[in-house]
Amino acid sequence: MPKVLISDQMDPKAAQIFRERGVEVDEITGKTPEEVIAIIGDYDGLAIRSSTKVTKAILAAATKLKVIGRAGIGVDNVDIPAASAQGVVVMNTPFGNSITTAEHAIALMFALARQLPEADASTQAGKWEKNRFMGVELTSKTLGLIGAGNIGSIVADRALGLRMKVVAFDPFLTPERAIEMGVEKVTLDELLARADFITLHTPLTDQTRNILSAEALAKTKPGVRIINCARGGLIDEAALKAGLDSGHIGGAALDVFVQEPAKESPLFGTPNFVSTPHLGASTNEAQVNVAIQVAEQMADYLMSGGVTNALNVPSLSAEEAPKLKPYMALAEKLGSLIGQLAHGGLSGIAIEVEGAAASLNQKPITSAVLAGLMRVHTDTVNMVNAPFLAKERGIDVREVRHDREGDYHTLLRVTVKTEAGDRSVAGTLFGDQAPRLVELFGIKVEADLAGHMLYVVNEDAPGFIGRLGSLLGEAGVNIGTFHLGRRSAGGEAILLLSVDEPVTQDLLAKVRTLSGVRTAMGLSF
Ligand SMILES: NC(=O)c1ccc[n+]([C@@H]2O[C@H](COP(=O)([O-])OP(=O)(O)OC[C@H]3O[C@@H](n4cnc5c(N)ncnc54)[C@H](O)[C@@H]3O)[C@@H](O)[C@H]2O)c1
Ligand SMILES: O=C(O)[C@H](O)COP(=O)(O)O
Repeated sequence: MPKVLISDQMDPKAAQIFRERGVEVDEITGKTPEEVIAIIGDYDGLAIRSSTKVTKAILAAATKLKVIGRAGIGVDNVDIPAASAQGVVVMNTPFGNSITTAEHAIALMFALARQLPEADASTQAGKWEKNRFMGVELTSKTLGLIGAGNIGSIVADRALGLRMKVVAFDPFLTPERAIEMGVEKVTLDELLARADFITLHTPLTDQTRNILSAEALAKTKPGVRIINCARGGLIDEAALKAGLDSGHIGGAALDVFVQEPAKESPLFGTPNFVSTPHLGASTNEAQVNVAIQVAEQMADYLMSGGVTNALNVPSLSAEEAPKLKPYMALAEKLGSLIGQLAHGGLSGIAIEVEGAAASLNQKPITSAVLAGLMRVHTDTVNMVNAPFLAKERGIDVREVRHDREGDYHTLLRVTVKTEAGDRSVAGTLFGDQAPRLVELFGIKVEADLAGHMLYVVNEDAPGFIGRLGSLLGEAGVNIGTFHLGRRSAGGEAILLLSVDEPVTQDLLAKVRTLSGVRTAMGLSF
């Protein structure tokens, strides 16, 4: 039974779903990184929010880990390259808390416009300072959105409902989508110059870090009010403080900070500054959504191989997974076969699908071929890290889908480009389930790739099979299955024999002494 650790506060629905789906679950929250390192080796899955930082050190200790599930959107607390290199799937729940977070941004916008926190504190302190708190209307004001993805779009929709004008800066926003959203697409400088309110809704990346730098803040309209419910690090906090102190910035509301938890900050106590402790996603509705989604996604992956919302591996639905399963087995075997047989530097690989296979999701098939190929050289490879390893090694991966009908109702062909030229193998599924090799380096053959095998290339000549049979018999090697193929009568022939024990170097040396043998190799699957 797979085992999952929930290491951040999560709605109880998550644990309930894991148990219902046959996954054992421990909820151990609030641990230090060292404490997580001490226990993570026991788990197949790790379910987190933003508190657990999944570092290289934690991953190194997570020897059984297959999947990290983020109950939320941002995954900047996960070292995704390290997880990918280790073959761990990283998934998030990209929509479950978007409405809630957009509403928090709108709430903070109102808080700034009407100085609600200060007015509340003053009133409850018995001061009744009616003349101190003069607000601004949102109606007719310009809202500048930095980032117009899921949350940005919802904020835009709500702001338009408040009769604001919305301008958006997002390099990936198409003009069509801007029209659909009812916003004006602008450059960052234009946004800074025009916006009365600015809200941020981008991930923290090398391009977005300090997007509101001291220089950018200097270009804003005097009196601008700024809201950040996305990620700490998007705004230069020292420059924000200076802007608030000088009065150029009329107000700022931060839900997120460079350093979290933010127990102290020069911004605290600054007039017109409002803050919340990373509460963007904290509503009952959003937390139930993300807990259910993350548990279902992780359980799907651990129990049936279905992949949803993964950031480092192609999606594969729970319905697709069983259909693809026999293809993945075939793909891995073909990858492994060509990896064992093809020598010399490998610069490219083409994976072709034909017949029934052409209607399937090809990405997982490609990953399985690459995993089979690279497992010949390293045993830490799996379907998740195989494409990354291939890229790292400069292997050019090409996927080809043929609509044509061939000799087989379904076919996968794998061709590698090596220093010695192109080498190709092809396979099919018998009865839609059983993987079979049907072509090897241009020679038709029909073989089951399983267990230990002896591969021989020889000149097709009478008596060869008998001599090989006798040699194996004398060496005490039991033959399971025997497959033959030849290019032409009297030409090059191949033999693939399954044998009960691994093929030894001693046996290969003997086989190579037989007249007509060009190549003899041991294979294993
Ligand atoms: N405060 C919270 O509790 C909370 C809750 C949920 C999400 N978030 C954060 O909000 C952010 C946005 O979430 P989302 O679901 O809208 O993500 P999303 O991926 O749907 O949208 C992000 C948008 O940012 C845009 N973008 C990327 N680089 C940009 C750049 N250099 N300049 C301008 N725009 C750029 C993208 O094109 C995309 O449209 C995430 O970082 C997420 O972690 C915070
Ligand atoms: O990216 C997110 O989903 C938010 O930052 C929410 O974080 P949380 O789950 O820690 O509240």
